[in-house]
Amino acid sequence: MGDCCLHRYASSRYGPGAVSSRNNSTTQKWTHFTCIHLRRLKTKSKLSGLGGGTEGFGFSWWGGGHAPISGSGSGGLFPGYYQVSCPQANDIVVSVLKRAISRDPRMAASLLRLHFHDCFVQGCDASVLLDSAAKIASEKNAGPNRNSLRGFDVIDEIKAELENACPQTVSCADILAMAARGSTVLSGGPSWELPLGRKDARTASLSLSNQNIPPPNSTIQTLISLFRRQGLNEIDLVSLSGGHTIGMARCTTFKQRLYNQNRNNQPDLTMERTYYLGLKSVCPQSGGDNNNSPLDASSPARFDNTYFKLILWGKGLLTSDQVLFSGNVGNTMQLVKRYAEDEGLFFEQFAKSMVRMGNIGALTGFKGEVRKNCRRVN
Ligand code: HEM
Ligand SMILES: [Ca+2]
Ligand SMILES: [Ca+2]
Repeated sequence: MGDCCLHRYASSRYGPGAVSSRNNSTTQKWTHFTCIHLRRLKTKSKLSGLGGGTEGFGFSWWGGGHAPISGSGSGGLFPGYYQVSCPQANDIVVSVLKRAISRDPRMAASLLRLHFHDCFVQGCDASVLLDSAAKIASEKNAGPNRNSLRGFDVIDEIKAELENACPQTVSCADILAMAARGSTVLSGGPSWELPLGRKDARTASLSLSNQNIPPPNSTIQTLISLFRRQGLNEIDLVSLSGGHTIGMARCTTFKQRLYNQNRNNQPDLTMERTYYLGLKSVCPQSGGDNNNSPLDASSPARFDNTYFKLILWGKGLLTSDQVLFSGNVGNTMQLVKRYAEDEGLFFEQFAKSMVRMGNIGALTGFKGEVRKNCRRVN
């Protein structure tokens, strides 16, 4: 069955070079949800991650046992955090995700990205979810986020169900982390044991959003240094960029490559020619800024390693994708090749790096709060 989804993409208008709707926020049908359903039946090992079956090992309230409370590299987070207080938390997250992704298959990608944009600003503390208020300049208005981030309604939906089941227990920051994992698994990607117990921030930082989130035209040096600033290395950079195996980007994020890459009115010559021509029809020199193109033109809704294969062929969509291969700094080129050759290796490293990213700046213990509504502080 593996290729029922691939088959559909190839024959759909989201195939290579395809343009999609101008609207970044409405539903876009990439594939039929049965693909995901079938895949889940087939790959049993992935079910454990989704169902939370393995979570809770090593958990202990009393700190006896072997609970990885400190010194675990997870900054005080641990997988069994909700095992007693809300054992169904992850099941609720996943059930809302299934509904949301079947309505709009792109939602998996949007939710994965939301966690990234949260973690790179003040850490993974759900700062990205706060609306503007008296003391809050919402991160939603920052350059990398405005007219771009999606999925806030789905997070609200998850939060509402969790508040019903376990009032004031599950933080919005943990919801983002669980939604990112669930979205990965439901798209055919790896699962991982997810450390939990993050608290939600009472502040947000629009200016740090503008500073910390890498722009799409970044050089390899910029990417490496913005990841390093978060305690992430080149391996994390390359594997996490593999998140671009799903989802879409607007014309405005790659237009420069097509028409004026080096301020000389010439395109980026590392782009494969037919791919380049297809992109030009999606993204004209003037206008069309909100036209979307898949980040992985072969399988935009399937979490696989084709993103890396396409980069080898000069078919990375963003400058930041292509420079991982062409940037000629450090080992990123080698890593792109290895992940293109070995999907298992990519999955394994992506899972590890997601845990590392998910641990950035987590608020634990008495720091922060568990918001009742993810859009505002209590
Ligand atoms: C390495 C630096 C990165 C850069 C420069 C970058 C840049 C971008 C840009 C420009 C877009 C399109 C936004 C738009 O059209 O409005 C995008 C989409 C996306 N990014 Fe990244 N990104 C990076 C890393 C990551 C990471 C680490 C992840 C997650 C692990 C991620 C996941 C995604 C996903 C899933 C989408 C598609 C979202 C959707 O379809 O709604 N990105 N990224
Ligand atoms: Ca944050
Ligand atoms: Ca893909």
